[in-house]
Amino acid sequence: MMKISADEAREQAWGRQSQLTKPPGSLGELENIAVELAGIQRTNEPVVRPAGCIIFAANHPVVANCPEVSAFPMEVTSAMVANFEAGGAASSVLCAHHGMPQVVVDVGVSIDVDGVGDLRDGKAMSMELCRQSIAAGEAAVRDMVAHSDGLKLLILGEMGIGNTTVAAALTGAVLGESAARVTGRGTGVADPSYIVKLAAVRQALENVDATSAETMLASVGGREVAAMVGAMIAAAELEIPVLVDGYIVTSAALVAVEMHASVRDVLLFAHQSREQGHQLALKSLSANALLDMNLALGEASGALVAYPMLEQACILHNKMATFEAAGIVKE
Ligand SMILES: O=C(O)c1ccc[n+]([C@@H]2O[C@H](COP(=O)([O-])O)[C@@H](O)[C@H]2O)c1
Ligand SMILES: Cc1cc2nc[nH]c2cc1C
Repeated sequence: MMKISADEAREQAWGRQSQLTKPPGSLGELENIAVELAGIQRTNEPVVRPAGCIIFAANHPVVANCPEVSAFPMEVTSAMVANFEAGGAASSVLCAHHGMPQVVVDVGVSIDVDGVGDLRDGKAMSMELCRQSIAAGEAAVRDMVAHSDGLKLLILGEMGIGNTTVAAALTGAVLGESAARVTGRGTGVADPSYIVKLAAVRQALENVDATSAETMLASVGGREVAAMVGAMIAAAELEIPVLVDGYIVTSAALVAVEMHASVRDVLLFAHQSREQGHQLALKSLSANALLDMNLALGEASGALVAYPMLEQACILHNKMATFEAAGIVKE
C-alpha cells in the first residue's frame, strides 16, 4: 500500500469521514480513532488486524524486601506466566477470542533478591540491566513483526507483583508529584500495608536519580517497565500504533516519551485504571482514555477490552457508504 505523509493521511481521513452517510461528528470518538490510526499508519485505509499482544513479566526486589507493598507474594508472577501459557488468564482468554497472538516475555521473573537494593534506595536496576531490558523490549517487537503478516497494532501488557509501586515511583518522579497523589491500592492492599507502600514510594522519590528519564527508569523502575519503554520506541520507529493498557504501561509511556518525544505519536490509551496516579499520568500525556470501567488487572486486559472499538472504528471508516455512493442528497 502506498504510504503518504501523516498529515496528508489525517487530512484525507477527515475528508472521508465527512463524506460518510452520517451527520458530521456523529460517530464521535470512533472518528478520532480512525483518523489517528490513519495518521500513524500513513494511509487513508487504517486497519488493526493483524494485531499482537506482548506481556512483559518480571519481579521486583522491593517485594522481597518489603512484602507489604502488594497484597500478593512474588511467586504469583511466575504462576501467572504459566497461566498465560495455559490460556487461563483474563488476557489470554481475550487474545484467543480476538484471534490474536499473545507472547509472554520473561525479562526477570526469577531474580536474585538476597542483599539486592531496591527502588526505595534508588537502586532498582543498574544502568546496564536497565538498558538490557529496554533492548529486550525492542527485540520482542521486532520479533513479533518478523513473525506476523505485517503487524498493524501492538498491544502491550505486563505481569509483575509489586509493579504498581514501581509505576507510582516512576510517575511521581517523571511528573514531580507526591507519593500520596500517585500511590494506589494495586492488587488491593489494606490500610496498614498501604501506609507502608506509601512510605516506600516516598522514599523512592527522595532517592531517585532524576538526571534523565533513563536514570529515573533505572533507579526506581523495573525490568518489565524498561522492556515496555523499548517496545514503544521500536513501535514508533516502525510506525506501528500501540494500544496502552493501565497504570504500569502508562508509566512506561511517560518514560518513553521523555526519551523520544515521537513515541507519543503512536500511542492510543485504552482505559483509565482504578489506580489514582493513572489519571495524572494520562493528563500529562494529553491522553483521552477510551474506557473507564474501574479495571485494575493489568496484563493488557483493558487494552484487549478496548480493541474491538479500534477494529470497529476502522471498518466503519473503510466500509461505510459515502453520501454520493448511496445517492443521498445532503442539502
Ligand atoms: O494496570 C493497572 O492499572 C493495574 C492496576 C493494579 C494492578 N495491576 C496488576 O497487578 C500487579 C501489580 O499489583 P501490586 O499490588 O502487586 O503492585 C501487576 O501484575 C499488574 O499487572 C495492574
Ligand atoms: C492473580 C493475579 C493476576 C494478575 N494479572 C496481572 N496482575 C495480576 C496479579 C494477580 C495477583
